[in-house]
Amino acid sequence: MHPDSPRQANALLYKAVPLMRKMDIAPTPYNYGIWYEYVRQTSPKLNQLMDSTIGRLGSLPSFISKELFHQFLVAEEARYNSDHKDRLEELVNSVSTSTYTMTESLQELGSVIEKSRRVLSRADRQQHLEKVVRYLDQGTKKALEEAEYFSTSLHKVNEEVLQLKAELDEMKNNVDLDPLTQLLNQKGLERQLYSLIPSSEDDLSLLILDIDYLKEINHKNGRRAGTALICHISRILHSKKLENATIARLNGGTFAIVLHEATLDYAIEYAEILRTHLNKQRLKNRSGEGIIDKICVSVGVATVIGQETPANLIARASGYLDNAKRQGRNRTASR
Ligand SMILES: Nc1nc2c(ncn2[C@@H]2O[C@H](COP(=O)(O)OP(=O)(O)OP(=O)(O)O)[C@@H](O)[C@H]2O)c(=O)[nH]1
Repeated sequence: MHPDSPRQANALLYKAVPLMRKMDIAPTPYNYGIWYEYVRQTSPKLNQLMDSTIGRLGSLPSFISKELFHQFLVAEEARYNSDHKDRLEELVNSVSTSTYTMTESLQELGSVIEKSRRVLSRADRQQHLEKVVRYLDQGTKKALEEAEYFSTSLHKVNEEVLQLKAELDEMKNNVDLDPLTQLLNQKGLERQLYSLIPSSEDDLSLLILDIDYLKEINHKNGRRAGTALICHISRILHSKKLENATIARLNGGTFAIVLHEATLDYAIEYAEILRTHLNKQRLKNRSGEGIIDKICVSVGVATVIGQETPANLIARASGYLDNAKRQGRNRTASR
């Protein structure tokens, strides 16, 4: 949905609301959204579907407007979240209902206790005591049943909440991952840097490493070979990974490595170890023939300065990488 100016939005609502009234459409957010789009006439398909439904059924039932709302007005990513939101709302409603029932049952038990106290205060016969025992027996049994029911439903809600949490965590992880290498992507890297920079004391270093002449490699050996090279390098970087280091693939043949507690000198030394190790590696095809006999990469290294932003740190390391490329490639630069 594109934002309209307040004046345009008002004008559209003036058109939409009388139509909704005429057709006895409930004033829900889904209905407002759908009818707003209807009078806005930006999606002929939506108008056609609404017209044909009204033609057949005489109105637009809520469950259909909800479906149309998701189909036409909500982006796929947002829809995913709204599904989770719907489930959470259901859970909250269910907890609220059982809490209400439990509260009522505790109040009933409270009045049973009150009644028992009153009878006991003037009890002078066996009969009175038996009466109190009966009250307490019935009252506590009922409260116990309700408590058991409450506890079971709370367990169910808790299971559902854990399931939702796992789904949300997985979604978040997938958003941060590069599908080709399963390393972090640029967004994941930035997220990591945001959490690490505040606690680093000028000893967080970033390496940006880029395959040299990947375009030419693609051209000469086919794009598949180029992609196999990207995957091969990602495995090598993983096998040479330092403890606590984070590896990401930013795009094409560009990787990033975050080194914790690494001074600039240490990070440069590590970059050179990686680069010379890669120089000794080959890429072979399935039948064992060499496609690339020497893997060459250029590396830019930067160490965080003060409370530098992640974007700034990445930009500095990328600038040094450009210097390494300009100086002839297959080298490391840190200035
Ligand atoms: N095989 C393959 N190629 C990719 C992939 N993603 C991007 N590329 C290509 O990788 C190439 C990267 O080229 P550049 O980084 O601009 O330049 P380069 O040829 O590597 O040269 P230098 O970096 O200057 O040494 C582009 O042609 C992209 O189309 C991928 O997943 N697989």
